[in-house]
Amino acid sequence: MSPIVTTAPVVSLSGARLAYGERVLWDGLDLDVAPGEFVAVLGPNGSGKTSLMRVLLGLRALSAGRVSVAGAAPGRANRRIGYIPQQRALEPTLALRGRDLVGLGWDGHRWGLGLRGVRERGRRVAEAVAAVGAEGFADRPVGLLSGGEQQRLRVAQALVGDPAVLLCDEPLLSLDLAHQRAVSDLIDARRRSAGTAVLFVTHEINPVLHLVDRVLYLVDGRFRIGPPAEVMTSRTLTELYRTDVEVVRVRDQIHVVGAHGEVCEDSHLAEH
Ligand SMILES: Nc1ncnc2c1ncn2[C@@H]1O[C@H](COP(=O)(O)OP(=O)(O)OP(=O)(O)O)[C@@H](O)[C@H]1O
Repeated sequence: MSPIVTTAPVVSLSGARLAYGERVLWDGLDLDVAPGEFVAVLGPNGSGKTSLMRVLLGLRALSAGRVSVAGAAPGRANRRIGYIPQQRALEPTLALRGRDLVGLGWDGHRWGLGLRGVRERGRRVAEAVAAVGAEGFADRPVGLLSGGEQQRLRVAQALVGDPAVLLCDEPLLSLDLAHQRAVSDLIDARRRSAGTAVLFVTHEINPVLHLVDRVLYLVDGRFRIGPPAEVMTSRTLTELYRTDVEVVRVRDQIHVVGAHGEVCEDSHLAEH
């Protein structure tokens, strides 16, 4: 069920346009994300999903329009943002323990130095490590951990500072099914208990479909925003992709069938 919008949006885009030279990724994008809302960002490769995350992080300026995060310009809001980047393996030689990686998400947040601050930091980091079930490997060098173990620590790092908004760029990649479930449950619990808004870039909507309030679906400069039942339909995706697309619902899963009859593994068209 969608949360009722009674408070100011955590993320607000209005008339937003992003272009690289002649190439317009999106234009006229209006999106207000409420506290606790879960927005899935879908679309084929190169449609501008990661670029949207970069705008919200203040790493990229809009070509036109306005954006605010937690009531501030993106760069100023960084302490209110938790970010789980697209998975990249960490250097095997990186001399950083898992626990230290999580601690980086807390540093600069509050309390400063002093015994009280150090204790508070240690407590928060331990809580975040436990929340992702990483106690067993949090004291090992991160570079030697598996991709899934590193990813769980990144989730802990993103959550340790109690962010107002969580930006996730394909956070479930490289996780096995049990840990996909554990990580999505954790994100869900956080938005329910703390009102953290979630923007979740994914190629595969099914693992999070039960959490999704709205979908932002980007295709080749066009986009649609709405609940999954409105956006994930044959009609809407055919309009967006400008080619025949059929959306097939199997039990509680959504599959997208492309113009040539192929059923894509994930919920967007791999080729169109
Ligand atoms: N700094 C840049 N200058 C020019 N073009 C760029 C720049 N950054 C990204 N692009 C282009 O913008 C497009 C969108 O990239 P983006 O990474 O946002 O896509 P995406 O939807 O996240 O794709 P994927 O699903 O493959 O991760 C791509 O074609 C990319 O090559």
